[in-house]
Amino acid sequence: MDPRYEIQRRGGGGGFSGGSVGGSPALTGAQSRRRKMPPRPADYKLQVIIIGSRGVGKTSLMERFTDDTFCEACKSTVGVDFKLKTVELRGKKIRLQICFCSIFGFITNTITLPCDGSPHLLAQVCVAKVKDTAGQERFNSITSAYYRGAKGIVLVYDITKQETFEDLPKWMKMIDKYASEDAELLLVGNKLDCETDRVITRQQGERFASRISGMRFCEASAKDNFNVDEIFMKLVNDILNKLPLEMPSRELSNSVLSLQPEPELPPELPPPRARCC
Ligand SMILES: Nc1nc2c(ncn2[C@@H]2O[C@H](COP(=O)(O)OP(=O)(O)OP(=O)(O)O)[C@@H](O)[C@H]2O)c(=O)[nH]1
Repeated sequence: MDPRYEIQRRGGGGGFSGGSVGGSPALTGAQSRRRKMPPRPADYKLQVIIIGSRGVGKTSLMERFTDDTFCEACKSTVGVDFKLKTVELRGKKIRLQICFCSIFGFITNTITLPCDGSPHLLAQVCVAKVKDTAGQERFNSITSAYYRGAKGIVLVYDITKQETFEDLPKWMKMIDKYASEDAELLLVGNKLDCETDRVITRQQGERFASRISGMRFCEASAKDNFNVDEIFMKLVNDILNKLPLEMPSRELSNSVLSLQPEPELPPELPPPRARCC
């Protein structure tokens, strides 16, 4: 189900189902007390994005984490979508908006990304594909909005597919260009359950991550539910470590296309780090 509809339902006034307010039966004392107690609001609302080439398991990792489901033969998604999940960590309630975009994955499989990761060329290809004259502008603004608001970025490759590993520098160029310098980065080698088909060693993944300042690395399996919660909890933990203690909760939009950039972080945070790959 589209999470936006879930939000609307939840926000729709507390769920008097099956009748008008006037026609509702009288509440018992306990029911009345329950309805007067709104859930504790989230202390933090954070955006995390999942990127990587087509078919690496972005959707699967996200669905495993948010719904504990796995689809063996999922259709490839083309577009931007997101899911919401609330987690508790270090006594804080954190509302996570996990976004995934398959436009980029879709394109990397059909063309070679330009060496400077230029979204303009990508946009032209996108425009040519969808025959949409306003497409390039929209594509650029979607691209930057998608990266800009992210406090954490999960970059995924498939340990059984060489080309998804070779695409990593191109994804890093997109991160360098569009993401906040303070975004936490985590490289994930997915499909660990396919050990017999492995073509990328763990050491190769580790080595790639070690060349990027602050990037963490792990291997996971969305299918076997191995390391999936850990990916997101680790990322959230690292993000929390960087946030000022009393940072107020901010409202996230219910629509990915209207994602707003987060305000600049206060100056007492560590200076941006240089990244290279
Ligand atoms: N064996 C195995 N298969 C996986 C795993 N994760 C995903 N898959 C499979 O890989 C295929 C692609 O998974 P998706 O989650 O759709 O990948 P994606 O990166 O979102 O793909 P796009 O939407 O095309 O960009 C699907 O058939 C999944 O069932 C995993 O951990 N192990």
